[in-house]
Amino acid sequence: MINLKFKVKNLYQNLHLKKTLQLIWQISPMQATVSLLFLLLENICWIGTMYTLKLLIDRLVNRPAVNNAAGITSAILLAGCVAILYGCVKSISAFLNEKQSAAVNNYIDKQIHQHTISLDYGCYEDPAYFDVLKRAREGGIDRPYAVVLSLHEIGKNITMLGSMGYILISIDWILLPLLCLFVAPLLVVRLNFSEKLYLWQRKHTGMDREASYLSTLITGDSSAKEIRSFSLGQHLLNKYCGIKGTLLEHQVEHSRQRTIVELISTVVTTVAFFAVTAYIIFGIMNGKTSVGDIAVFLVVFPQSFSVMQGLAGGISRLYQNNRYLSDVFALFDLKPVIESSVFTGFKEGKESNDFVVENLYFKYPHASDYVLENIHLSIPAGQIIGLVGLNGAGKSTLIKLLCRLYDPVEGMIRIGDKDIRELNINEYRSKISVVFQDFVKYNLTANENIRLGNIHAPTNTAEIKKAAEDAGAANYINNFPDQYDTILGRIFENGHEISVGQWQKLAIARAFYGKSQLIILDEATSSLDAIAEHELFVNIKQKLGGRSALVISHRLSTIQQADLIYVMGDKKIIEYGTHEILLQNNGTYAALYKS
Ligand SMILES: Nc1ncnc2c1ncn2[C@@H]1O[C@H](COP(=O)(O)OP(=O)(O)OP(=O)(O)O)[C@@H](O)[C@H]1O
Repeated sequence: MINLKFKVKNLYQNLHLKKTLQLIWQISPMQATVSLLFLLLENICWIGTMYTLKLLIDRLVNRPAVNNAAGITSAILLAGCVAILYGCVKSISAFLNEKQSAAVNNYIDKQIHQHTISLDYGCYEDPAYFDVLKRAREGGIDRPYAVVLSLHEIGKNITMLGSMGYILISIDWILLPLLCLFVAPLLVVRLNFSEKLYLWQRKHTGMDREASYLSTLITGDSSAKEIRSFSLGQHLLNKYCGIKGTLLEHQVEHSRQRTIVELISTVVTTVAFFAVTAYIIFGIMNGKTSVGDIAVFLVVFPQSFSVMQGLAGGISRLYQNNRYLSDVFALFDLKPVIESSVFTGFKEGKESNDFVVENLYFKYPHASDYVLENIHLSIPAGQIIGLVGLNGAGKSTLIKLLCRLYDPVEGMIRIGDKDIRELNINEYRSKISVVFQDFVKYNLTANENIRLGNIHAPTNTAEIKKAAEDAGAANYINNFPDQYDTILGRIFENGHEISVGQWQKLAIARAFYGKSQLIILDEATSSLDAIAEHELFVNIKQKLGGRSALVISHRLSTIQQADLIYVMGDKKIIEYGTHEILLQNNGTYAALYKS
């Protein structure tokens, strides 16, 4: 009983019925209303078929057919018509359910994608987020509408039980409460195991993700080369099978336990059922119950027993679907920390376009140590600034802060006098174009690959071609039969794969295209050959067209012509100056240059 109480409490706490129904209503009030009306109509028709059948039997019992042919014919016709109506309504209702279910699933899928876009980049460096996302994506498939179907199933079973209950009570009032009592253990068992299965799956999301990751490695195109070169296939497959095997073992154990408990409760329930049957038969022997009653009892009681079981199944499915749906709501409850300010009044030209980093400290969420300390750096408008330093010094982290993927723990980044946190985040981000170390190779046309650099403006083919020229990508694009309309990469049919350096040129073209004020190149020329790199930096100021640039590179030849070079040591800026001054200083920069 304590356990049951606990489950009932849990059942209530874990239900998100209101939220789910609101969501379904919100998607299409019209569709929801029509579906609901048909569900109701289906139930009414079902009752109608039962009633017309009863009417027919009553006419048969009360007056033999020979004396009442017209009455019986009309009863048969009525029963037939209602049965046809019931069949039609049922089919239309199933179609509407399917239609609405598809619409709901589509909507949830879109919402999940929409919501993930709105979340901070920081989420993508947190494994817990990937667990939430995986569960939400799984919970979003079929679950929302399954809740509605479970409600329908429950409603229908209650209606049926209502009609059967009336007959049972007329035989003996104790039958209905007894029936509820028999099914209660089954319901508790099912709810209990639904919860256990859900918690088990939740606990193993990490393992599941690891298996998916290994599967992607084994079957994916980006890892195919290395896996073959190092003969890693079997090793990864063993790891994959190990995890899958453990998951399967746990799953089978869960099914085994559930089957045992379900078996016991079925035996107990069936024994109880026969005990009641015996009670009724003894009633006949004692003259308390009529033979008619036992006949009705033997027909209705087993049927109502299976309806009760259906009800228990419906309730446990409702609970289970709701439980999985809670993961979708858990994702929707995640909110971005880097809020977009309402301030959109930044006027270009009226204020300084210098980017200034001031007294900045930063540590990653959940990390205890700072990775950036006391950073001061200035990127005056129109100038090229170099940033160099050893691996792990914090250069890419500083770029993430400049792109406002994170906010500083202390200090600030400002444009002119304005702290960037006061600016609308999208407006601010449009001022920066960046080529990350791990830039994206979009398997789209060459044209689109560049256009993505300024997707909100109308396409300007001349500027796309100019950006490609400036980045050194135009030559190879012009050699393709479809030129800028050529699909790049090997994922899609007719795609042309290009070299890593050529992908990098395309990413630079993407950064050049558009109207940003600052272009950030984080190791953006690492795969370019020496000639291509030289050509890129010849007349770079002209190519930038008055924009500023922050260039990070381990190749100091790239950095030399920067107006100012900052050198990062462990977490800090340790020196800055022009190439010549830094060489004269004979510090870290000089050591890096000479090495
Ligand atoms: N998401 C993260 N969470 C916690 N620590 C991180 C994260 N990303 C980077 N770090 C840590 O921050 C420090 C700086 O890393 P960062 O990538 O900024 O260095 P870098 O100067 O760009 O190095 P490289 O020249 O190798 O690209 C490193 O110690 C790294 O371990």
